[in-house]
Amino acid sequence: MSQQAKALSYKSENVSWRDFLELTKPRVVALMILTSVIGMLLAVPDLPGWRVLLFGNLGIALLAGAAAVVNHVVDQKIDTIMARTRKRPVATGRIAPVDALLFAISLALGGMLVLVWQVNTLTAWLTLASLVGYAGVYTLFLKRATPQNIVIGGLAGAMPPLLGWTSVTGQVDGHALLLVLIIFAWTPPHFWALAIHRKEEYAEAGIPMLPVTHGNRYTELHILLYTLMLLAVSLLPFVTGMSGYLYLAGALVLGLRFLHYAVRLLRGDDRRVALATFKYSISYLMALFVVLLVDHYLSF
Ligand code: HEM
Ligand SMILES: CC(C)=CCC/C(C)=C/CC/C(C)=C/COP(=O)(O)OP(=O)(O)O
Repeated sequence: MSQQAKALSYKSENVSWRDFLELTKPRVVALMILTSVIGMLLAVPDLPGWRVLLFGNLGIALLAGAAAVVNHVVDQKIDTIMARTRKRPVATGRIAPVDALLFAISLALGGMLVLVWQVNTLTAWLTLASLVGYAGVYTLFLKRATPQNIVIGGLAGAMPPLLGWTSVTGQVDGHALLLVLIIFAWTPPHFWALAIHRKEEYAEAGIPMLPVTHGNRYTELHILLYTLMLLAVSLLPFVTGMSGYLYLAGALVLGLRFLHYAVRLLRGDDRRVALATFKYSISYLMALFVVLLVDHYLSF
């Protein structure tokens, strides 16, 4: 059977558990869970209880994974066009869309049950809203509608530190919103760097990503502006007294390095620098949250 015919088939074929795991975008969800764990640990002076750490993160991971599975189903057609996504389990037809949807529903139901019964309803509803924001608003609508798709859609992906925080305290806190704001400002440089590297594929798939609609230079300028905003926003935990000097030093070093990438990108318009910037964005976010945590326990 041709790959296109297989992709339209209603039966999963030669499927392994690894394909189902791939549908959940495990590495993306892992970084989200790092931010939600740290949101939980920052919410209280000591340690939160093991129950909330275990069930809060489990529930958030299950719902984020479910959102990612829906993304594979909705994007089945465009995923077959782009080289980066062509081998995905739904795009190749190894997993039939109906099976993927049943998987997504099971994950989402499991996640909601865990959050409602073991954590709190505020966290359950906020996490469900994030799922709808990414799988429904971003994937179904914004992605194909506007080059600002990832700016607006980025809010869903930025929610995990708040979800971690509300899991522990049961209420929305200004400090948790600062962490959301950091990821919100980080998302455009994170994604647009990759979009420059993969511009031709997005153009072929007819997806209006910023480099496709407005060109590389315009995108690079916006990466630089968002990186400057990210640097400013990343200092707010120090400015508001939430974090200390250790965090300030870490945020400055990490942020200035990000800025260096953004300037190099604008100067050189080089695909390899774009890919390096994308990769650095991931290390940046991971390191920034680890520094927040270390500062929380060793603050001076
Ligand atoms: C709307 C918001 C976002 C968009 C459009 C976006 C887009 C992307 C894309 C297209 C990739 C490449 C995936 C691949 O290689 O197949 C990627 C990778 C990645 N993203 Fe994002 N991202 C967003 C938000 C986030 C958030 C909030 C996080 C975590 C907090 C995150 C963490 C990652 C990680 C860890 C990878 C590397 C995955 C891997 O190595 O397989 N992203 N992102
Ligand atoms: C409940 C909760 C916290 C939900 C968050 C959901 C989630 C997994 C967001 C991931 C963000 C992401 C990888 C976007 C890329 O999508 P894309 O379709 O543009 O990229 P692709 O082409 O690689 O699929």
